[in-house]
Amino acid sequence: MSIIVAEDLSKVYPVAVKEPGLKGTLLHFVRRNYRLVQAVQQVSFQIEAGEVVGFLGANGAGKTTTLKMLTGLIHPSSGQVRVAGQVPFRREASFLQNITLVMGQKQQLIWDLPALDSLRINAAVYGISDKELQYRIGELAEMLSLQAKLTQPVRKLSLGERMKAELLAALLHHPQVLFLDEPTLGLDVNAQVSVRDFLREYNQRYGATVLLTSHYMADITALCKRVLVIHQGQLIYDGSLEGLSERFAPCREVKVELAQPKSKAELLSYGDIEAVDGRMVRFVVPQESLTRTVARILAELEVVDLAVTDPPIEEVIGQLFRAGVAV
Ligand SMILES: Nc1ncnc2c1ncn2[C@@H]1O[C@H](COP(=O)(O)OP(=O)(O)OP(=O)(O)O)[C@@H](O)[C@H]1O
Repeated sequence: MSIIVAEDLSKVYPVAVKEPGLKGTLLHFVRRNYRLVQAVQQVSFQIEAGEVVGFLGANGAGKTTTLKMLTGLIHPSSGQVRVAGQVPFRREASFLQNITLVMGQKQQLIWDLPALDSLRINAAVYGISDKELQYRIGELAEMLSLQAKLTQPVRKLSLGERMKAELLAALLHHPQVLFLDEPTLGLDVNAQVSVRDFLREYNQRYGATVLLTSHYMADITALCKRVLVIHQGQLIYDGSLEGLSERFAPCREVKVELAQPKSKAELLSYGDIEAVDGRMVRFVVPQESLTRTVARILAELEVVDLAVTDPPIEEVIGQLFRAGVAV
C-alpha cells in the first residue's frame, strides 16, 4: 500500500481585497471583499514507502500548500489525503510520530541555546528515553558530522551547520515520512552536498520516504529518480527525471564528428549550430525534426561519430516553468 496518497487534492485561499486610501481602509473594516486564490487544483499522486520524490514547480506553483496539506497544517478545500494510513489534518499523535516537515526558511531550534537543549525538549515531546536520546543523537550527529557543534549556541553556528542541526532535530523521533521544503536553501555548495549525502544515507539506512522541494536541480538529480511537477496548482508531470527531458525538451543536441572540417555556412542547413571546433560540430535540433535531420546528416556528410543528447535538466525545467505546459 502507498504511504502517501493524494486524491483530487485542492486548496482555495480566500484573500481579503482592500481598495487603496483612507476610504478603502474604512470600508475594509465594515465590509470585506474577498477574492479566491486557487493554490492547488485536483492534484493526485501516490508515493510508495522508501521512495525519494522531487516536487518541482516555479515560485507560487503550489508546492508548500501541498506539503502543508500532506502534513495536516492546513485543511484541503476538497479531495482526500492519507499519509502513513492516517488523515493528516487530525494531527493525531501516532501521525505526528511518523512524519516530519523541514522548511529551509523556518527554524525550530532555539536561537540562544545550544542545539542539544532543543533536542532534549524534542525528546521530551516525543517521549524518547535518555538512553535512546543519547544513542540517536550520537548516530545522527555522526552522520551529519556535527558532534562538536551541538553544545554551541545555535546563533553561533554557520548556516550549513544550523541546517544540519535542524535536520537532526526534525529526525530525532525517527519519522517514516520526511517532507522537506527547500532544505538546502541559501547553503554554499559544500554544505548542499553534505546535506544531500546525509539525506541519501538516511533514506538508505531507515528506508524513509522523502518528498523534497528544491530550486537547486543538483539536489533533485542527486536524490530523486521520480519527480512531480506542479504548475499553477496543477500536476503536469509525474514520472522519472529522465522522462522529463523526453517529454518537455523542445530540442535535442546532436554532436557530430566529421571526417573533414566543414564551414559554418555548409552546416547551417542542418540546424542551428551551437559550436564548431575543427571536425566537431554541435547542432541544436527541434524534437519534431530530429529523425529527419539525423538521417540527412548521415546521408549527406561523412560522419565518424554521432550522438544525440538531452539538454541539461536545468534548461528543461527552466523552459517548463517559463512556458507552462498543459498535461
Ligand atoms: N495563506 C495564504 N493565503 C492566500 N494565498 C496564499 C497563501 N499561501 C499561499 N498562497 C498563494 O497560493 C499560491 C501557491 O503558493 P505556495 O506557497 O504553495 O507556492 P510554492 O510553490 O511553494 O512557491 P515557492 O516556491 O515560492 O515557495 C500562490 O499564489 C500564493 O500566493
